[in-house]
Amino acid sequence: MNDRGHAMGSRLHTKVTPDWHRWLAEAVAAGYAAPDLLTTMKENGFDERASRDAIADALFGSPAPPSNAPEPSTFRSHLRAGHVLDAGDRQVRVLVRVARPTIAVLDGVLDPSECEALRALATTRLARSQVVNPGTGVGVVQDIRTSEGANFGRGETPLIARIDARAAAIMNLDQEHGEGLQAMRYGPAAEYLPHFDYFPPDDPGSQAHLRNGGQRVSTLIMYLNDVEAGGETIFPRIDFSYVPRQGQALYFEYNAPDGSLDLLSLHGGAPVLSGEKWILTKWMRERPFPG
Ligand SMILES: O=C(O)CCC(=O)C(=O)O
Ligand SMILES: [Fe+2]
Repeated sequence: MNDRGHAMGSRLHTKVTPDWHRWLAEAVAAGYAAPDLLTTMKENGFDERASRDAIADALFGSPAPPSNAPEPSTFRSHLRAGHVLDAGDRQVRVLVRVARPTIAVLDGVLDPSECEALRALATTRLARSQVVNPGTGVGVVQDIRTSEGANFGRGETPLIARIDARAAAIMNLDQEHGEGLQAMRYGPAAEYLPHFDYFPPDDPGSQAHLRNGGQRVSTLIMYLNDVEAGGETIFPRIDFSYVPRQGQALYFEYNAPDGSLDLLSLHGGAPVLSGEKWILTKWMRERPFPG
């Protein structure tokens, strides 16, 4: 099979065809080891990740039948590779990555003194958090979100400007793609039920947002304190739960590999069981916009 489909300079194959799955199964039965199989697949133009997945399936059984779905589109995550991300004025460590939806847990995003200053700043303008009414696009107070929030214009204070710039560097988009930072405080029992951060494309209320800056593409939730109990950020469809830790951040995106909005990005804030929870959130849009 060494002459199959390896066109120099073209994109690597990310879809392993049924005949290659059969070839892998036979090679495993004949006693070939994983490193040799990987070499052969790479020589034949297969992407490293797709090859490793297919070899694991041949060795240990496939968790799902090989799919006939089309090859992933050219969609690429904005999140950079590597264990350390350049956030402009500091380096941020990646603690955890999840492939689908794209999630990263980041350490060292904010200093304790910055968290304290941001909480103090937000306290001066806390109001009951709103969610966007799907019919009108106007913010309304609703029970799915029982936190209190404070919005900041881009660059509103020197501290806010510094965090705007840091968030944009982490999220790998210009600051002009960013909505103003939003601080939120959850008291005991407060929660944010599971939701999507993107604007539902078919809701009439989304249209004004979509015209101004386009769809949201990514979220950076920065944690301004440790929570005594509860208050995890949860992704129920992938059984993922993040425990708030002061100075850390949770980054995620809402595009599936085929470029569609990813239903697996459903997430929420679990009820605070004890103490308070403070977060600061940055949302990024597809296009630059006035803010
Ligand atoms: O409170 C959390 O952990 C989640 C917040 C959130 O999902 C949001 O603000 O959009
Ligand atoms: Fe959210």
